Amino acid sequence: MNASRQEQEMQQRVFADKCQRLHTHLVGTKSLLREIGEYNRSKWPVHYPLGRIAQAMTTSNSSGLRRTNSMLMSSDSTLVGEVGPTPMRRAMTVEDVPSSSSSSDSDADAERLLDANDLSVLKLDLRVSYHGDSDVIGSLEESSIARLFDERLMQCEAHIDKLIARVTDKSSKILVTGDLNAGKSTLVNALLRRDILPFDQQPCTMLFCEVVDASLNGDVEEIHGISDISAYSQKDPRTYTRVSLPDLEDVVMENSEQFQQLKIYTRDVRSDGASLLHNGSVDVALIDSPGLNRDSLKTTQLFARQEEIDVVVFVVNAENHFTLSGQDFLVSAGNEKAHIFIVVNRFDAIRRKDRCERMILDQIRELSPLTYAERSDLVHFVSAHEQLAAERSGTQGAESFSRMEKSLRSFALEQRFKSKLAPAQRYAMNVLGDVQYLAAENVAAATKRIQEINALLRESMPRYETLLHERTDTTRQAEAALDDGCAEVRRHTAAHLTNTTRHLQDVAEKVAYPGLLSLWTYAESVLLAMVRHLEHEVSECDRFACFTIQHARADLARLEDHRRSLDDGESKDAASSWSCGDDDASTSSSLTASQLAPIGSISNALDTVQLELSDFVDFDIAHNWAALTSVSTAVTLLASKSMASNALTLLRLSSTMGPHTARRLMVASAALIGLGSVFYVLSDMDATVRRKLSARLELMLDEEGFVHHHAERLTTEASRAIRPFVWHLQHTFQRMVEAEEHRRADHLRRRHVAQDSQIYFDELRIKAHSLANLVRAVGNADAANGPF
Ligand SMILES: Nc1nc2c(ncn2[C@@H]2O[C@H](COP(=O)(O)OP(=O)(O)OP(=O)(O)O)[C@@H](O)[C@H]2O)c(=O)[nH]1
Repeated sequence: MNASRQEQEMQQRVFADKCQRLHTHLVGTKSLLREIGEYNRSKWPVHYPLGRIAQAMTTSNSSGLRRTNSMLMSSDSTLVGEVGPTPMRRAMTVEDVPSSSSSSDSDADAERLLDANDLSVLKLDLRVSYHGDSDVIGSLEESSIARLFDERLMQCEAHIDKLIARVTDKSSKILVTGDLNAGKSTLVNALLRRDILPFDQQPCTMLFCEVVDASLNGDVEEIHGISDISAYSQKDPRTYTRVSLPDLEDVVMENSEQFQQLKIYTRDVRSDGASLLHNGSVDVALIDSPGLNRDSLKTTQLFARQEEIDVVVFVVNAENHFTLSGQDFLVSAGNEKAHIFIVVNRFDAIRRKDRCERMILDQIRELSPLTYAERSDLVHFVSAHEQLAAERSGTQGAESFSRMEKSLRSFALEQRFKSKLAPAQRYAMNVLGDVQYLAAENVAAATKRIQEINALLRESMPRYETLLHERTDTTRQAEAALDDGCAEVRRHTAAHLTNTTRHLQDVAEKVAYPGLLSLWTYAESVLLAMVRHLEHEVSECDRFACFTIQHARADLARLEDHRRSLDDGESKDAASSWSCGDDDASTSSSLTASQLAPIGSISNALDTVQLELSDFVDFDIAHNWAALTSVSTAVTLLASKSMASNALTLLRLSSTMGPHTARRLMVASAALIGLGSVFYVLSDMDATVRRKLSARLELMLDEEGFVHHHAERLTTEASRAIRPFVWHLQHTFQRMVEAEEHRRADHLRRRHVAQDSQIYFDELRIKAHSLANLVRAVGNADAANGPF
């Protein structure tokens, strides 16, 4: 007895140590998930292998196979068929998919390291996004996947929280379920050695009845009818309705008050060593459930899946074997709990017991291979009815029942790890296995992305260098076209107008002289002709400027064409906006001086020029002297020809005539010369007007800087007309370069993120691997102390 006690204490210590270690590793696993979630949200949307899921769905649809409610359910054989050999081992959970069907994935995506179907816990349920078109999944955005993945991580964290609570929890729950009328209530009563739960030949249990030791209720035997189990507190009477023992049968059979569950606090007078409810180490709860049928199957499956359920006792009616509902339940519960404790009841009613035993075991082998593997401990053929009858009569019960009871105690108590810690360990292993899978996938994805980006950067480098070079070269050429054009306009205008002002008199000479009497009109015509000529010549300069502008624009258009040939479509807007300018350039053949800024008055001074008297009188001494010289010469010549001899004669005569006569002769000669001069001046009046007016205009234009003004005006106009094209060209080139630089910067940023992620996921894989080893070691250490 002492040895057994010591052994029990030893087991308790080992179990406590395991709980502690598993607790630590679960906390570690949870913080790893949190870290991944953070990384997924802020740095790198976790790459999730989608290709095969879409493929599987397409196959599923085309073959007409029905999918189960969840991709995580094991019965999804369509997905299973797609699962190839998995490179990493992992434990099984409810979310595992047994690969029972043949693999035909020879055409598997060679690029994929992994398959989403290889994931268990972190597998995403993408059916919500699936509408019969596999492309929908293919086109799921990275961000949507990341969000779904984030949600999944949070669900896992919440689940781990429950597992942590479970690992530290000292209670253990045993769910008794099975087909209708299999004898579940009778079995619970037999285990308690009391007729507490009602039993009947007809289906009678309508709700879950949890039987616990009265010590948990202040040692008071009570029945609580609970309407909302999540709000239930045994200390708060508002959360339950007390049910009296005599009413229990009605409540269980009718459940007219629609309780969710009954909690039955009962006293087990047996010793710790014999009692299942109070056994010295854990508080056990036995839960009787409604018989399985199509209506209750789902509820019971959900109930059994609760983390608090450590053991599922499946009661089979030896007379009926497994019903379809029972088979369904066993498969799904087997995936959750791995091992199911099976009690084949009503064995007393079987005549050919061997045959029945063989047939039922064959079925178990199919339905729950793990349970079958440990059938000597986990499968029992009993008669609960006989056990109760023996109890009532005070006789010894059947050996088979006490063996079953011992195994159940062993399963629930001595091997608590298997029923209580193993699911948590298995879940953590699966999570960590999935993390390793996804980490490897993401390392591969990051590596691939780095390679792709490197290739892109390499490919785009020559283009970038060309752009830089072309931008400098083209900008220089465009500036040169502008400068040359402006310089040409300035040079031409200055030279042309200077020449024009110097030769205004030539223009005047073309005006017909109507005679002395119309001298004033003549002067006006001369002035007008010169002004018109000036206007004409200014317009000529304008036309030349237009021509030069066209020429420069044509040069720039050629440069723009060249730029567009380098454009890969990123700056089409820019191109289209140039095309407007280009249209201008193309229609520039029709560019006229009127398209330049209006000339206005060609000269301020010309607007106000008036004829003056001085325009008709030449006070120019030099010029007059020359004229007089010419007149005197003419007179001299005249004298020399007609009167020279007479003059000499006069001189000679004066000596003979006397001085008075000679003086009169001299006066006459002078008068003759004066008359000649006046005649000459009057006859040269038109030339005087032309000369005077042209000189005055030239002086006036010089003073007001006529030539400089127009040279500057047209240079400015030319610059104004050409520069926008230069700017446009520079701007579009700049945008092209910036777009390229932006692309390159984006590539570099993405590469940096990918490099960081590559390191992060590689480290994560190692971290998850070591943590998985530690979690596994929790079970391994037990191997020295127990069968697990
Ligand atoms: N012969 C025989 N009859 C049994 C045995 N166990 C239970 N019964 C009878 O089978 C009938 C059903 O028993 P219950 O315990 O009510 O069965 P149950 O599975 O709880 O029924 P539901 O909860 O309604 O599904 C009752 O009449 C029991 O007396 C057994 O071991 N042998």
